[in-house]
Amino acid sequence: MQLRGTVLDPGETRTVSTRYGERELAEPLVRTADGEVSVTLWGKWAETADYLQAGMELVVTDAEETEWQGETGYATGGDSYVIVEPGFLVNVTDVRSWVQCPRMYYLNKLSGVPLNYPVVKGTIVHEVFGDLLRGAEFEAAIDDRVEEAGLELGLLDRDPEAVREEVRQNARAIDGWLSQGTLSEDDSWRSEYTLISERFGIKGRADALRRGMPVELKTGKNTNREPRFQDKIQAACYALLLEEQGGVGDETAATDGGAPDTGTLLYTKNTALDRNEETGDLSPAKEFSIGSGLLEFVVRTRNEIAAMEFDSGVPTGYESNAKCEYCFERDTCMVVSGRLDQESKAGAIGSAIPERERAYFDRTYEAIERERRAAHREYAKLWEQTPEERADDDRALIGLEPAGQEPREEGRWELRARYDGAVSKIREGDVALASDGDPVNGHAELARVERLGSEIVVSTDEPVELRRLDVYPSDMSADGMLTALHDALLKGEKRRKELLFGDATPEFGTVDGEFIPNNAAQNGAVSRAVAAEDFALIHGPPGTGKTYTIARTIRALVERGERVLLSAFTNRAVDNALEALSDQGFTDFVRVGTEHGVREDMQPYRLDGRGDPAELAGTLREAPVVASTTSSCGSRVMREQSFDVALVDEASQLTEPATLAAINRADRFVLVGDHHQLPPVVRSEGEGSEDEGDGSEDAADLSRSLFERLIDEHPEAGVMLERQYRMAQRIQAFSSGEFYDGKLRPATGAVAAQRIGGLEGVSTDTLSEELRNPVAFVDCAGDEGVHTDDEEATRIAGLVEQFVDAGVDPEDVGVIAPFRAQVATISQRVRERVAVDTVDRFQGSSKEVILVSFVATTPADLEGPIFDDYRRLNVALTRAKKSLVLVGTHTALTADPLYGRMVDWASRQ
Ligand SMILES: Nc1ncnc2c1ncn2[C@@H]1O[C@H](COP(=O)(O)OP(=O)(O)OP(=O)(O)O)[C@@H](O)[C@H]1O
Repeated sequence: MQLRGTVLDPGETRTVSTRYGERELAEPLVRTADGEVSVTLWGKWAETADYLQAGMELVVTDAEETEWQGETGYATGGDSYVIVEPGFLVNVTDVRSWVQCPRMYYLNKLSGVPLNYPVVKGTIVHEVFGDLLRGAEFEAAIDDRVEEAGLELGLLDRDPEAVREEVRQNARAIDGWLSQGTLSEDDSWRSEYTLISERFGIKGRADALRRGMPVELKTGKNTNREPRFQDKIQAACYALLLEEQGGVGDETAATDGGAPDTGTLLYTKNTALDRNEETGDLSPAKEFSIGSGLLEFVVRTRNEIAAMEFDSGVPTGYESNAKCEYCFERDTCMVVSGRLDQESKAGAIGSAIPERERAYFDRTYEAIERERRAAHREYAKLWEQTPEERADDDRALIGLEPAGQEPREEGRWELRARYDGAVSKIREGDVALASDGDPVNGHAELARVERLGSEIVVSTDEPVELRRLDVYPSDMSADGMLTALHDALLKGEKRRKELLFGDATPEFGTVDGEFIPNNAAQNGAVSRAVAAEDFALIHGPPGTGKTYTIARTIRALVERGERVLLSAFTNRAVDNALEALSDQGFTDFVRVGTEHGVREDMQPYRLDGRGDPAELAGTLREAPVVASTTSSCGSRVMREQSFDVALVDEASQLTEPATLAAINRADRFVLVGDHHQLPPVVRSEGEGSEDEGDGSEDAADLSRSLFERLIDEHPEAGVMLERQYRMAQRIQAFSSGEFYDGKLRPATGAVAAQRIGGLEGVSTDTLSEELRNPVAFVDCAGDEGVHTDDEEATRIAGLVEQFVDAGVDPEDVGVIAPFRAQVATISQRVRERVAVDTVDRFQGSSKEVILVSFVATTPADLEGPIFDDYRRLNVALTRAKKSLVLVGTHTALTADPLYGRMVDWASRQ
């Protein structure tokens, strides 16, 4: 049986005499669904007690029931595994580095993967390996993959011909091995296999599977007969994952449901070694047998990591027998220990960063790890929820019918399935998990969603029967945030850190001249940004010309000879700012981003990483303006770049570390945002403690942006844009009064006086009386639905038709609803070209006509996402230019003071 429960008391390891001799045991007390029980962990599993803590989840597989003095207990048996915190998914590569040294695991996590030649070459060789497995031609695969890495090689000043030669040498090992006689027709191969283990809490991507056995590629050399221990561990992890999948649908799998018993390591550098100079075993492929002892060791290692992460602990290196004197990372390790005042086996050098920065580091580190755990809980829902529950939760599109799969030129696959328009969180451009119906135990591949129309179109590395698409909760953002935190605190300049985490105040020089003659606030904002010696903050309420001001600021900076990084939370905002720049006649910029992320009209400016290295590197290094999302700012390529000024749009939607990722790249920065609109999206919101108090405690709360914190701490660095170019006077009045101290005003008389009747081809004659006003409240009794309201949806559809009948183009109409279920209900009732979505999806956009569905029918319903945060309400009410129609239940809404004021305002004629 499988025993699962929460640890109440971890117990202690002790030695007892048994009839088999001396044995170790530990007896933690666990609360299971059936009550408290004692679990005896025997032998090596007893070590678990060394790191077990109360509150942790514990699973014992194949547990045996025991009787001891009349009490029933449980114990590990011969086939048992003990798993600590199974919900925490440990990466296979992390198990590998932990085995090398636990500090190495920590340092890798903290500092990310740098741009260096071995890393880039390793990636190329891996790609070529996959290509060869898929039957590509040897030289063509090498040429293609080296070309693909053009930009990175260029930044490393590498000659592509020399790289090709080196890759060729490595690839020969692969090619030779693949063509060995031992491979028969029966040998089935799979490359790059994504695996998630529910049971063991491990995830990873195997380089390849051959007859269901894991094959790992290493670009280094190894002249011993045996694979390196840490490499074996990696292959053994995959074996464990494969055991759970019972042969991953591979008909020729030799595993028969049990764990694969052989692993292969391919040391590709071995073929390049000179036989006259090297001794030892020069064959690249080394097989080893994977016994149960090794698999258990893997699980115990994984447990150590999960246990340490339980309370965001930091490893010291003493956990293992790491030998610091031979370690390449020793210096880095000692520096980090010194700067963060950490205990480390390697020792420490240098002096610690100031107490305040340390406190910030610790708290933010913990908050990021909380975020990672929240992402893992999302993963767990992949198996905890049934497909139907996931679909109901908007986390999956299920029951899809495959409609074809085709290989694409770039070696990827295009998969298609019929789609009935079901609701989900999945949107075009997202990365999702495509599967044959079972994302955990079946065949799953990471897929980019390319189209969600009457058909779903996704692209993947390998073909899979597209029957289900799941939200894929990436913890990449946690890694990106940690790296940004590391770069800011451990590598950042003293002055910058004093400004962000200390008492320093921002300074400003003087600038002459006028930048924007017709708008004093915008002009003031550009001047402030240009004059900033440290940073400036531009606060832009809805429609106040943020994008316009950003473009003007960038031009002013470039005219002064500054190199500028333009960044934003979303690709859309980055492209909008570039469009504004190009409207202002400036196109000397480079756009960094993926092909799918960058909008069509900005593709010509996109720096594709593929091509001639020197040329690509030159283009990037010399560009006066480089634009990318904040998450791309943490990429290996962007981390190599430096700028005079970083200008970050949508800064109020970014967590502090995500903002750091961009501003770390520059001497000065300008943040643009509005903290009265949507805050950063944080999964772990409200968890953890932020009340340890030394003034910087806010930093641990990721849901508060750096923009907001700085505007509170240094209001003198901020300029608010007060004139809006979007909404009629009546529409903006409520938002201005409630959220902007009445300061928001229409920029011109024409903006203030705009009316729906002023649109070409629109006549208001047929509109009902209330809809002729710029703002209307339509009282609707509503029905009992929790997240839907049929009656309201029907009413809204009727109102939309009135506008369309009056001559309004359906594309000019938008409907905002608080829940996705209501979005779906309304979508089914309104005509196709009307945009219906949640507030979050409407941020940053506007329409001539907006209708808002409130769904609340009783005062108790006022707790939905539109309502629980005034910032969402503000966004919903500020999307309309000429007509805003609020549809809701009067008695419910007026029970709340804020909504009551809103209804009053909307009902006034
Ligand atoms: N100083 C100005 N003079 C004339 N038109 C302006 C000025 N500033 C902004 N506009 C116009 O106002 C409109 C809104 O500006 P912009 O798109 O920059 O707003 P935004 O604040 O970025 O909007 P959002 O709130 O959606 O982010 C645009 O059409 C822009 O051209």
